[in-house]
Amino acid sequence: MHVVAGVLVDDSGRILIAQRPAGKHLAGMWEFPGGKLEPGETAVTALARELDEELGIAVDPASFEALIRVPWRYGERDMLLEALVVRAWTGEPAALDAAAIAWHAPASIDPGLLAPADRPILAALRLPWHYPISPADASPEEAAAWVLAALARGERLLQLRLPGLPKETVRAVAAQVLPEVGRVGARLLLSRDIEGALALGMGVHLSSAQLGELAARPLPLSLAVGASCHDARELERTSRLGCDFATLSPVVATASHPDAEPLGWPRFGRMAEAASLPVYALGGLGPGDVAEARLHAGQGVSAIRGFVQEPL
Ligand SMILES: Nc1nc2c([nH]c(=O)n2[C@H]2C[C@H](O)[C@@H](COP(=O)(O)OP(=O)(O)OP(=O)(O)O)O2)c(=O)[nH]1
Repeated sequence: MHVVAGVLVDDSGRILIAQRPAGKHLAGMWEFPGGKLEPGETAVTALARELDEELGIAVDPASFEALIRVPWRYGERDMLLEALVVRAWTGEPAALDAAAIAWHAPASIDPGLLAPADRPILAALRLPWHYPISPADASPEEAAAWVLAALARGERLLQLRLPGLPKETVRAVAAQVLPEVGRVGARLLLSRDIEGALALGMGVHLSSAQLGELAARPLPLSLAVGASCHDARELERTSRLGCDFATLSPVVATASHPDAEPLGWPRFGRMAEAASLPVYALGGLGPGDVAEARLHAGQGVSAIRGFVQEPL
C-alpha cells in the first residue's frame, strides 16, 4: 500500500498535524494529512486530491518537495509512506476529515503522539543537513574548542567521539560544553557511551556492534539516538530499535578507513531510500556533498575531516 502525506510548513516554520478520526486505523493518533494512492494516481496528484478533500486547500503539485520515504509494517499491513513538503497553498486549512488539526514548531511535537510511521518524518524535519564528528585525536581542550567553534558556525547536530581518551574525560568535555549546546538549541551525541549520555541528559551515537546488543532504544524519545551502519541489515536493526537516524558509510574511500570498500552514491541511494529513518552519508565527504546526498535519499552529510576548517 502506497500512502502519501503532506507536511504543510507555514512562514514561521510551524507544521500542520492532524488527528485521525475515531473508527479508522490508528484512531486518535496524530499524523500528516494525506492518504492512499488511487488507481492511476502518482504521489503528487494523490496528495493534491487529499489536501483538497481533507483540508479544503488548493495546492500546486509542482511545488511539492520530497522529504523522506518510510517503508513500514503495521502487523500484516505493509506500507510505503511517502512524505512531501508543501510550502504554498490557497485557502485556510480546515479539519474536514480529521478529528482536529494543529500547527506546531517541529521541535515542540512529542513524537509519542504521532502514528509510529510518522516519527521518522518528524525526525527528518528536525534534523539538520550536517552532522560533524569531532577529530578523533583531539585533546580534551581541543575537543571542547571544536564543539564551540562548530556551534558558532551554525552546526546544530554534533557527535563527540574521542576514542583515545577515558570515558570520564570525554564526559567532562561534554559537561563543559553542554550549557552552550542547550543555549543555541543544538544536540550533542556522545559516541557509544549510553550510561554517560543518560547521566548527562544528552544524545548517544551507537556503534554498529552495539546495535546487536540492544533490545530497545537506549534513551527516551527526548534524547537523540543515532547509529553507525554499513549495510541494509544494520539500517533495519537501527530503525527497529527506534533510533532517530543512522549514518551509512563509507560512501567514498576515506583516509580514516582505507581498507573498507566504498559504497558509491548509487548504492548509498538505494539503501537510504529503502531505510525507514533519516540516513546521513558518511565517509570521504564534506559539506560540499550535501546536495548529492539529498539527491540520493540522504538526510545530509556526516564527516570528521570534512568539517574541520581550521587546523586544531
Ligand atoms: N494519511 C496518512 N496515513 C498515515 C500516516 N501515517 C500512517 O501511519 N498512516 C497510515 C494510516 C493508514 O493505515 C494509512 C492511510 O490511510 P488513510 O485512512 O489516511 O487513507 P485514505 O485517506 O485513503 O482513507 P480511506 O479511504 O481508507 O478512508 O496509512 C500519515 O501521516 N498520513
